[in-house]
Amino acid sequence: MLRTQLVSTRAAARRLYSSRATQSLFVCARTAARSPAYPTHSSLLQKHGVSLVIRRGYADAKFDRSKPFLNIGTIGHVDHGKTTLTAAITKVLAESGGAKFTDYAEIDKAPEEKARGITINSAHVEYESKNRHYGHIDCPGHADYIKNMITGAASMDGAIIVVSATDGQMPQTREHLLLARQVGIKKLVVFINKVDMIQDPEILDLVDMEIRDLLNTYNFDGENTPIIMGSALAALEGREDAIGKNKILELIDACDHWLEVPPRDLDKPFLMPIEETYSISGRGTVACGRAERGIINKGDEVEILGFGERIKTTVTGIEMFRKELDRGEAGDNMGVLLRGIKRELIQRGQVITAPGTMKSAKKFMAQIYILTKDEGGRYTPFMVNYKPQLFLRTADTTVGFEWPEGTPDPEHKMVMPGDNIEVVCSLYNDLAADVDSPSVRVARPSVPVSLPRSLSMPVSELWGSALLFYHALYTLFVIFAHLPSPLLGKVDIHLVV
Ligand SMILES: Nc1nc2c(ncn2[C@@H]2O[C@H](COP(=O)(O)OP(=O)(O)OP(=O)(O)O)[C@@H](O)[C@H]2O)c(=O)[nH]1
Repeated sequence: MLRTQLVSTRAAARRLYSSRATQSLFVCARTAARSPAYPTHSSLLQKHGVSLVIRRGYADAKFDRSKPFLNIGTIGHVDHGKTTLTAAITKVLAESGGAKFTDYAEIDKAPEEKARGITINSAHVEYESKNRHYGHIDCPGHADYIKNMITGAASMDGAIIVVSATDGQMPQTREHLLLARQVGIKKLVVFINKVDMIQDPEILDLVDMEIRDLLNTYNFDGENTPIIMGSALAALEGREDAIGKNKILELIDACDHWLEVPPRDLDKPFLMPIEETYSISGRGTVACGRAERGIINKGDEVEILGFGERIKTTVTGIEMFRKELDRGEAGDNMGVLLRGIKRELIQRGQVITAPGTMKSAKKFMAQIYILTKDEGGRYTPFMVNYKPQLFLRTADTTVGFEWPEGTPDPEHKMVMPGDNIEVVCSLYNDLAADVDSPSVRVARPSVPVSLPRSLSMPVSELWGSALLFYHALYTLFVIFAHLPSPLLGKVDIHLVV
C-alpha cells in the first residue's frame, strides 16, 4: 500500500517536474534572472564600471604529500543536499583535525549563485581521512549548468552521488550518473540524504533498491557499491549523531575503502587545463586546474595555449589548497603562479603545457559515431551546418560541421543516430591539441593541406569531444520535453585539414 502510494507520488512529482508548464516556468525564471532588468551582483558591478577581479591569498604552509591524494566530489539532483553534505564532511572531519570547517555559504559562494540560490561553478574543498587526502568538488545539480558539471566531473577520480530519501532518483541523478560514466569515473559511493524526514524504514529500502538498479543500468557495480543513509543537515547542525556525524564518518570510511586512486601519468609532458584564474596582490597571476599528466617544478618554463594565444612564461610557484609545493604532479588540483602574466591574458579553457608539446587547432577532420537513443544519444537526424557546442577539457566553444570536399549532394545529406560519419569541424575558438599523438589512428586528410605535421588528439580526449553536443542538445530537450540525457557521438579520429 505504502509502496504504491510512494511510487504514485514520485511519478506525479516527476511528471510535474518534466511538464512543459514547469519547464517553461524554469525557462522564464532563468531568462528573467539573466535579463538586464534583473541584474546579478557582477552585472551590477560591471554596469557601474567596476570589473569583478577575483583576488585571494597565496599559500601559507608547505603541502604534505605523505598520504595518497584523490579528487572526489558530490554529484546528484538539484537540492538533494550536495553542498550541505560537503559542508558537513568538513565539519565532522574538522573535529579530528582532518579538515578546516567550510560552511555552506562559503562553498556556495559565487555572487550569481547566491543571487539565484543555486550552485553554478564547482567549488573545491580539501580534507583528510586516516589514509587519504581528498580534494572535493561540489558539483552543481541544476540543469542549466551541466557544462560546469562536465568539467567538474571530468576532474574527479571518484564521486559521492547524493540522493534525497524524500524524492528518490530524479532526472539529474540519472544524468549525472551517465556523465560520470562517460568522463571515466569507475566507482561511486551513494549517500541517501534527508533520512531525518523519513519515518518508515520501508521507504529507505525502496530507495536503496531503486539506486542499486540504477547503478547497474549505468554499468556501475550496483550490488557492491556502498550506500550510506544519513542526514547531512543533522551532521552540519551537530544533532542526532546516529544519522548525522556517525554516517559522515561511515561515508568517508566507504570512500577510503571503495574508491581507488587511479594510476597517474607522470612520464608524459606536463599538461594542465586552466579552470580558474586569480590575481594575488604582490605575487602575480595564478592559474588553477587539475594537472592531467606529467610533472611541473618551480622554475620550469611553460606555454599557455588556446583562444588565439601562445604565451611562454616561467612557473614561479605551485600551491595546492593554499599550501606550497616544490613540484606538482598529474592528479594534483593546483594553482600555478606565472611570471609576468596579467590575469586578463589567460582564461578558462586554455591549457598550460611543457613548451612545444602541443599546438592549437581551429579546423580538423573528425570521424564521429552518432549514439542512438538506446545508447543515451539522440533520436532525430541532423544535416550540414549543424552547430553544437564542443566541450574539450575545461573549454567549451561552438563547432560547425561541414561535409568534406567531394561529398555528393552535401546540402541534403542527413545524419541518423547510429551513423558513422566523417566531417570537417570548424571551431569558433582554437583549442590546444596534441601533436602527433601515437594513440590515434591517423587517417588521410581528405582536404589537401601543407601543414608541417599533422595534429591529432588522443582517444581519451576524443571522448571529451564526444561530450561536445551535450549542452546544446540538453537545452533543446529541456525546452521541448524532459527526456534522458542526449549525447551525440563517439569521436574516433581527429585530423587537421
Ligand atoms: N531535512 C533535511 N534537509 C536537508 C538535508 N540536507 C540538505 N537539506 C536541505 O535541502 C536544501 C538543499 O540543500 P543543498 O545542499 O543546497 O542542495 P544541493 O544539492 O547542493 O543543491 P544545488 O547546489 O542547487 O544543486 C537546503 O534547504 C538544505 O538545508 C537533510 O539531511 N535533511
